[in-house]
Amino acid sequence: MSKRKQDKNEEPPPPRWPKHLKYMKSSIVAKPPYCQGTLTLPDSDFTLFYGPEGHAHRINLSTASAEQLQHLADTCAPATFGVAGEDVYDESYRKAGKLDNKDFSITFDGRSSRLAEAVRTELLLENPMRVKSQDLKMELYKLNVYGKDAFFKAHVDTPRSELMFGSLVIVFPTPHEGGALKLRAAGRHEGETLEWTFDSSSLLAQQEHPSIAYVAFFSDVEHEVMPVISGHRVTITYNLYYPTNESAPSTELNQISTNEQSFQEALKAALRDPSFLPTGGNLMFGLRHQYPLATSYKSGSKEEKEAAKAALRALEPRLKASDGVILKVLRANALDASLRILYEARWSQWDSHNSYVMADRVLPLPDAGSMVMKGAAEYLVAVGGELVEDAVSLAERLEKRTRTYYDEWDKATPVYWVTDHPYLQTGPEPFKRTIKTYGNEPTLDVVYWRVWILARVGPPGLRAIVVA
Ligand SMILES: O=C(O)CCC(=O)C(=O)O
Ligand SMILES: [Fe+2]
Repeated sequence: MSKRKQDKNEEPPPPRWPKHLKYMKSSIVAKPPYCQGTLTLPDSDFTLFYGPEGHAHRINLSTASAEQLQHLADTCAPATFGVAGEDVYDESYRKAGKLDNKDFSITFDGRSSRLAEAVRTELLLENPMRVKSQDLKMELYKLNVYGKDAFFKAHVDTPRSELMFGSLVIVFPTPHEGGALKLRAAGRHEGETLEWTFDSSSLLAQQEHPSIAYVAFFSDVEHEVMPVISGHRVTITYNLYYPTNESAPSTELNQISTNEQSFQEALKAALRDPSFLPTGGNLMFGLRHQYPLATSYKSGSKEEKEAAKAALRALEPRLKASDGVILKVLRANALDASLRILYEARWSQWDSHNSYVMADRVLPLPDAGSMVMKGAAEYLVAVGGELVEDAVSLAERLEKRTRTYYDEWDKATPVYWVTDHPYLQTGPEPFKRTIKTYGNEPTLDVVYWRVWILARVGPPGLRAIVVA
């Protein structure tokens, strides 16, 4: 402790990055955000019908000749993709053919197979909402043909509703080389990217009996189809949705994720330690996945405000993978934990300080054409946001302060960033990505948002803050 602080008889500032926060962070291990495999099918599951009325064609996707596949490719329309709500055709971004689900019919049915069970156990095991595989909604979306040199550059899949969580791609055993699917997610360390590969052509080449290869992933995860080198890569895609209601509990099986156990231990150890947040504090957990929510609200009415709050709360049972575990464990320890959206904003255009405004809902934003006489941060606070600031740097700054006037951001609510500290991200990129609008088709209503969990922790003895 410095001499000056002792003289002033102040409490020492909390240590930079207290060790409990570090343990908590490292106790949550993100599993790969996808699952993959192959499935052997009877010959009768490979029949595809396609083409215009009166001229429909029928082919078997496990035995089709190169000529038949070329005919299928020629029947497809060029595949478009969505950019900021517009449907765009751009061969430098996506080169592939597509048939909408009304233009083809296939005897294979992804819903009646064991794939739903694979999706449930691999992707939804940590989900707070109980979902039985038979209650999952799998919606056949499209057929795609990737011929030679076809590809689809890095993108995330357009959320079709707030209930959509993933995408399932089936690759048929038509001869092709290349066309592997790459999936990418941010790693634990600054600037680190994790990458996984679903190499369907080599998986299918290893099969003795007619099979499909499948991959299912959370649709907010970035993915890219690498160029096809030869042949035709034929796929169908399903959109995966949660059911609207929780499934009835299973009496036999209660699976506990390994993350739940380790995060529970790290959190309990922190809460038991009287030196951890001796006067209480706010913990912020940046979530790994992004979640579909409405873009913004317009009128600012009371009803709209309640609807926006309810929409964010409705995400709670749908938090993906380890995100769900964090909320579950915080609440199991009786902490007041709830979801937050975070906005990055400045007080004025001359300001070099980035402020963060937290909200319990998507805030109403002004129309592009309307004039706002406030700075962005002030506006967000006026419409219901709460200014937040890293607890450690706020304490340090206030301590060093010699002048008597305070900047606006000195009045911020102090928070400890446990995972995903917004300042530690590389540059403005993560916040540019708050709203991701490009995907495989445009939608204007629902976009991906980054979401945080705010947990209010009381002082030792009163850790659980009871909220009315
Ligand atoms: O074909 C694949 O493996 C993925 C296709 C895809 O990402 C899409 O259609 O959005
Ligand atoms: Fe995609």
